[in-house]
Amino acid sequence: MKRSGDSEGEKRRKRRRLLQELGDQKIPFLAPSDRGFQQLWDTSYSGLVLRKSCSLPAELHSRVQAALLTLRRKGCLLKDLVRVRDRDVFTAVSRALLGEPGHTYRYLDTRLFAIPWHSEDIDVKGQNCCDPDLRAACKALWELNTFFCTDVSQLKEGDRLSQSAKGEAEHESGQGCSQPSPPQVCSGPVKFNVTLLNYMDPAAMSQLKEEPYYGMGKMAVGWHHDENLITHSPVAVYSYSCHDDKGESSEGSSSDKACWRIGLKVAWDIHTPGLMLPLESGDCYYMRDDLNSTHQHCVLAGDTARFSSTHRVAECSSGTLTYIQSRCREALSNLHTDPETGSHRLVALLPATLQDCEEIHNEVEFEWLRQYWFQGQRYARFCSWWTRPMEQLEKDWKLMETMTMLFLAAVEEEGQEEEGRREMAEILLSALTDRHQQRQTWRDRCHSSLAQTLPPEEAPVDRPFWGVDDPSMPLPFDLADIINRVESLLWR
Ligand SMILES: O=C(O)CCC(=O)C(=O)O
Ligand SMILES: [Fe+2]
Repeated sequence: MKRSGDSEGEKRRKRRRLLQELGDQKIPFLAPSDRGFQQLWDTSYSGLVLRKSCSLPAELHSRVQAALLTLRRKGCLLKDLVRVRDRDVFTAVSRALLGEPGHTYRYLDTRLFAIPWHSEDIDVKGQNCCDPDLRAACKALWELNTFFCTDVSQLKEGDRLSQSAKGEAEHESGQGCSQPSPPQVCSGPVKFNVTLLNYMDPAAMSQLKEEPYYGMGKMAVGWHHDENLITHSPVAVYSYSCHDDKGESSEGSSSDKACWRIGLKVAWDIHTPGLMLPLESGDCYYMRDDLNSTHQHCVLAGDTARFSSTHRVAECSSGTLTYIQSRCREALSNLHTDPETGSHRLVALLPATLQDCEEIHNEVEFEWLRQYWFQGQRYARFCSWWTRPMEQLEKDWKLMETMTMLFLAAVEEEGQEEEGRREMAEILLSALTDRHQQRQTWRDRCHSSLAQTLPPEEAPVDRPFWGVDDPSMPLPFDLADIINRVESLLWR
């Protein structure tokens, strides 16, 4: 599967080398009460911006917070069964993706399908994919998204200093909001297209990992870069610490409760001190410029339950419903259906065309259908937006099974010119081998021991799946025999 940057093996080696160099020592980190905190921020973490709670409109806070509580009450926030270094693990935080209709966000070999923002009024489009409460909640997060788009786009160098930390730096350097602003660093208006929501109640967690390098405390989310973003695009985060879902308020006695913090570090660097930024409920922070790629961040758990809404510019060139639908159209344009008899034939047998079709077949099966069903009924339960499109993609995919069958028949046909046949057989073999392996991987993921622990409505579904003698399917699910047949053609 696709991965960017260093390979896992390289990362492991790098990590081991750094840990060796470090021995038992911890790397220092600075928090706001430490001397030099502001200077460290300005020199080594300048892409980080804190927006204190008071700089957002009060009613936006209350709508967003109500929305997050609604999503929790409805059970929309779920742990993801992701893959880390070829192993299945549940995320410690519960999550949901909201965003532009038809958008998806891929992280840790998992494609999340966005519940649409529902930004328009219900009557306008007659949307009835989910109930009014959920729709209102989605809309509130869309409003927050709009606020962030504007705010991050307008943020100028000058503001950056005045917004950061408690304002000490402001007094020292004499900079305030009225200062003329140097040119904007961020190019063009920012359009966040998804938000990944996170929720965790530390009281419900049996054990959280200790932050290993700096000794920053318990982590809710370990050190990472955010994946699958447009290069150098910003990330905006809203942080809401609340009471747990049993209604035990923490607000009164907040002084003796540990607060939530984020940790930042320069990637692969054990010499620059880390930065720890405490967040009060309603505070927001932005990671701008290349901060996400040059630095890693983690989330350090406080004592109370907490939500965050993390707004991103997801790299969606192959991640939207419109994209995959047009890919399917491209593949299916090579299939001719006789209007009288309903029988099928391939339009062209050009190797490049066949290869495209088989690649699209694998893409729709593994990046869309299996990703979707692996996450069980969780999408359809809250909002039916994806139900129809997924049915249609499955129909298209099934026609592609027919196309593969016709392709196989053409390759096996006697009296073919030898060179042409060989080239076709090689293309088919490589697509089928890939398909066979990926089907196995998804079967394993669906039947893993962790998957078994999920309640039926969240349990992974291995779909599409069909039995050996399903008359409606043109090819078997298990491709081992066919792969052998094509291989033996190549050996002749
Ligand atoms: O909760 C936060 O503040 C950030 C969470 C985060 O890093 C993520 O979801 O990628
Ligand atoms: Fe992150």
